[in-house]
Amino acid sequence: MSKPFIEVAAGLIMQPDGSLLLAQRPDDKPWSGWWELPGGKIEPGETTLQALARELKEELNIDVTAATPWVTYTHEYPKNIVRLAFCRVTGWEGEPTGMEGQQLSWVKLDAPLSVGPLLPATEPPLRWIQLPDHYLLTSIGSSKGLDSYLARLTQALQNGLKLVQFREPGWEPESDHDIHTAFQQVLTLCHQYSARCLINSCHPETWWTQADGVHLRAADACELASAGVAIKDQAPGLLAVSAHNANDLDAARMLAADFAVLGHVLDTPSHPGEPGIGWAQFASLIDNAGLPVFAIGGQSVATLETARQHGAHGIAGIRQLLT
Ligand SMILES: Nc1nc2c([nH]c(=O)n2[C@H]2C[C@H](O)[C@@H](COP(=O)(O)OP(=O)(O)OP(=O)(O)O)O2)c(=O)[nH]1
Repeated sequence: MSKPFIEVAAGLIMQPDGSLLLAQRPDDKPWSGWWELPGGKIEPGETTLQALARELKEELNIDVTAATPWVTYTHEYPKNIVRLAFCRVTGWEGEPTGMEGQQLSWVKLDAPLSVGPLLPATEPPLRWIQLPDHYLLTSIGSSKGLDSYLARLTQALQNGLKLVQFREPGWEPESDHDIHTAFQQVLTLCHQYSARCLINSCHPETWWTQADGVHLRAADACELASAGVAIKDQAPGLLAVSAHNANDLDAARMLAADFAVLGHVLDTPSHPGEPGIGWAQFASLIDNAGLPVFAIGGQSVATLETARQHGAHGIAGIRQLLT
């Protein structure tokens, strides 16, 4: 007999200092005593955000004033399959109160287990939410442009940039030594500002372990996923995947990537004559991605809010994020 399938909305309610609200499951429910994100089952006819607002009123007596969809993630438990629509809650009125007698706790994301065991499906979002919301891809082009690029990158790092991808497929044909030196300089600079630098899979595999993770091109991700390669065990650090369609997102999920980058969403100078997929298509594609997704293509600080309203974790880009 097939297992029951339930759909749940759960909220990541965060304070400005980064602490997150967890609730302990009450005695009368399965998994009682385990900790979870506040929320509950989506009732027929409700949207995710409506269900979330109702559950948070019932469970915590707060009124949600601002929330956006985020990652939807499916987990199979021994007795059922749960599809969790995690949402970010950025505005609410009232003081969260355990209306069902449940314990509440504001936890630091680097030590969520200080309260006790988390439901298995609650662990991944606590890891994902710590990803920065801006992801810069380099486009230096040649050793000639390196010094001025490093100056602009320094400025962006000083302004708070925390995640960079070294990606130079079009590096002018000079010696490999030049491009490797550029990679090392970018990496060192990122580390000076406690930022992470991933390397694109177009660069030699021998460099991958030097970086803070690998960003796979879509074709590479699909090839590794269909070959069943456990790339995450081989390459330490973060694993990211470029995606253009549902198939690429499936590959990212099969490889247990930490995040994907989907686009291009809006028209962009890097794809002249190729219209973007638009926000509606972006939102529909990531609905079952099961991991955080950055929007790419025509993105800037001005599009971050729109990206979030369509379920993006954050924005990725080459030019406009270099500020
Ligand atoms: N709210 C919430 N549920 C989670 C999380 N992680 C996780 O696996 N779940 C699972 C546990 C349950 O199987 C399901 C939530 O169902 P529930 O029984 O708590 O829902 P509910 O509040 O609507 O309860 P009820 O009306 O049926 O009593 O989702 C999480 O972080 N938050």
